[in-house]
Amino acid sequence: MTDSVLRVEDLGVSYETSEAVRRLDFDVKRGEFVAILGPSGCGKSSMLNVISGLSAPSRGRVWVEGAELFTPASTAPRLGYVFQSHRLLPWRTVRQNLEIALAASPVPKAEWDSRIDEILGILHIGQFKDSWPMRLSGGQRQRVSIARALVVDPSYILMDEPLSTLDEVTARSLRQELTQIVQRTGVTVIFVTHSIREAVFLADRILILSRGPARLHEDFTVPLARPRNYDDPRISEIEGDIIARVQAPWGLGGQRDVA
Ligand SMILES: Nc1ncnc2c1ncn2[C@@H]1O[C@H](COP(=O)(O)OP(=O)(O)OP(=O)(O)O)[C@@H](O)[C@H]1O
Repeated sequence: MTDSVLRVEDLGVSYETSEAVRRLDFDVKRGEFVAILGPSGCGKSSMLNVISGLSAPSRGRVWVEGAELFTPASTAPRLGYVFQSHRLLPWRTVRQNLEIALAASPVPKAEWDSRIDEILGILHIGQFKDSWPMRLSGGQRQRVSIARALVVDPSYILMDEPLSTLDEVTARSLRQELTQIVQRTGVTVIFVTHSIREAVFLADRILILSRGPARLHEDFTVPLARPRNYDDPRISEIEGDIIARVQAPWGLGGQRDVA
């Protein structure tokens, strides 16, 4: 038994006429922040569908907390999701949106109130507990969506480009906050992004995928201590280094067309 929260072995996803993921092997350790980078259409969503337990792979095996998914005895893993759009129910308050997630989790009802207060406090949105999502700014809604993912005490949180629709000032402050949340809660995060700079700032490790079908091009450990500063010139250096390395495998042809 290792401290792997997620283990993926020889994972492949094929559709009727195409292959989206080919022979992926990786693992994610407890408390790690792992970013996933890959060119558009390479197969990231296909891979996410498998590691979130939503759809079975065409080949290979997946374990969450040591329990294998997609066997007759498997139960759904306890995960948190944060998507590009917040996906909050507009006719439910912030608290009720979190309660819906809790109702689908094994967290005992007696703990709901204290968990909700704690998580909203960590995200600095306690004052919006009884607000309607429509009354919140885009950044505040995305904070609620992060709170909803955290409140169920997940094995890991899957974040699929969660900051890409926010303005840069809001995205910057949320990135900074995300690093603090991770530090305070020790949560494990798998974070899909198209921004190499964002991945370098946030992640302990970056899994760089190839063009489709997605294969693991490189398992890159970010050589920076924490806390990090988004304007640190070393982040630009590492970003430039990664861009240079993915140019050929991503077929960028010298274009800097990734954020
Ligand atoms: N349900 C499906 N049936 C058939 N082909 C599919 C299906 N889902 C995805 N594909 C194909 O698999 C390949 C990978 O798609 P996928 O959505 O996994 O990529 P992605 O990396 O998430 O893309 P993006 O970065 O644009 O979100 C694409 O060629 C896509 O057309």
